[in-house]
Amino acid sequence: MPIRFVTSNEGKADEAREYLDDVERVDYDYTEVQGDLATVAAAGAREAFEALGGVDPVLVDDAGLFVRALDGFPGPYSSFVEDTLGVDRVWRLCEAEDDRRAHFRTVLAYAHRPDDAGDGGDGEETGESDNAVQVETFEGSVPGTIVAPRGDGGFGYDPIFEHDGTTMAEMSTAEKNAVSHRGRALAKFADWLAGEPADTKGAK
Ligand SMILES: O=P(O)(O)OP(=O)(O)OP(=O)(O)OC[C@H]1O[C@@H](n2cnc3c(O)ncnc32)[C@H](O)[C@@H]1O
Repeated sequence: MPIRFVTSNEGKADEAREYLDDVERVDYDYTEVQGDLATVAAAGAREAFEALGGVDPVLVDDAGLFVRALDGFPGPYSSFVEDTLGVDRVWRLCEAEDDRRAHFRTVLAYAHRPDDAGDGGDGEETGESDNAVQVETFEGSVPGTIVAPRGDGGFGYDPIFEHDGTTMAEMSTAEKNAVSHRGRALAKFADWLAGEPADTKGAK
């Protein structure tokens, strides 16, 4: 059974394919509720699961860039800020700061039916009855520094996010996954799936 990764972002799906055998990217515009990344991802996964038929499992990823000197900005507004200000202007906002430390964080939320459920991931399980939808969450975070844009790979804020001297846009997908927020969350998710019944879905 494929995992339907509900995202408009091809880059996220490519990163997930390094951990999971059968990922199908699906466009579905779930409601972005107010709240932290886990709240947004869990509500989005639950909504998308029902809207897409309520049978096959659904994965949602909500990520954000948190800049220490900007009190965590853009954080949950990272997507809006990339679309409006753009990545170069986020760099320029940080340029004058002495402390340009930041971190990237993501929460994966996986919505499924309990008869293919194991123990929770990080891991919220919110089933109310035996066949209610359950949502597991898996979090990953990576520290870094905001720098002038470098590199052509990756997506989003990757050109201005440096980790250990290399921006994420200068890394291959595998190199980014080895250190990134999403790679860490995907590794936890793949481990959790590997403990699942074999026919449910495909961890590598
Ligand atoms: O919500 P979906 O459709 O999955 O796609 P999105 O790209 O809007 O995803 P997010 O809201 O999770 O992302 C918030 C912002 O952070 C950016 N972003 C997410 N993950 C990133 C990563 O690994 N590297 C760089 N930027 C990233 C992304 O481009 C957005 O501008």
